[in-house]
Amino acid sequence: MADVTPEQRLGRLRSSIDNIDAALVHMLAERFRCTQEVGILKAEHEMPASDPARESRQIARLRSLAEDANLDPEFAEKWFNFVVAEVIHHHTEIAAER
Ligand SMILES: O=C(O)C(=O)C[C@]1(C(=O)O)C=C[C@@H](O)C=C1
Repeated sequence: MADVTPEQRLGRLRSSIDNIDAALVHMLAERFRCTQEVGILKAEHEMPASDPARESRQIARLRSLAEDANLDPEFAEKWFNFVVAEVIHHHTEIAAER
């Protein structure tokens, strides 16, 4: 790789980062599409917006996956809680609109 300049290496790495960011956006959009349906189902059947027991199981699973993948489990949990807070906000709005 002696003929590759630092600028070229940076450009290649940034290109991969851009692909990964695009994949993350698409995966998040898909997740929110699913949770939108969950929100409608829950509102239709007067089920609570949040399910703390389910969240505990998800967090335990994600922390274990993060450890195996060499990702900080604290970060994985923070990311999950951030996403779920938004989902619960959406669920609450859907229920209020009915
Ligand atoms: O599985 C559910 O019951 C959901 O509403 C989805 C979800 C999630 O985003 O994963 C969100 C809120 C709940 O507290 C648990 C999980």
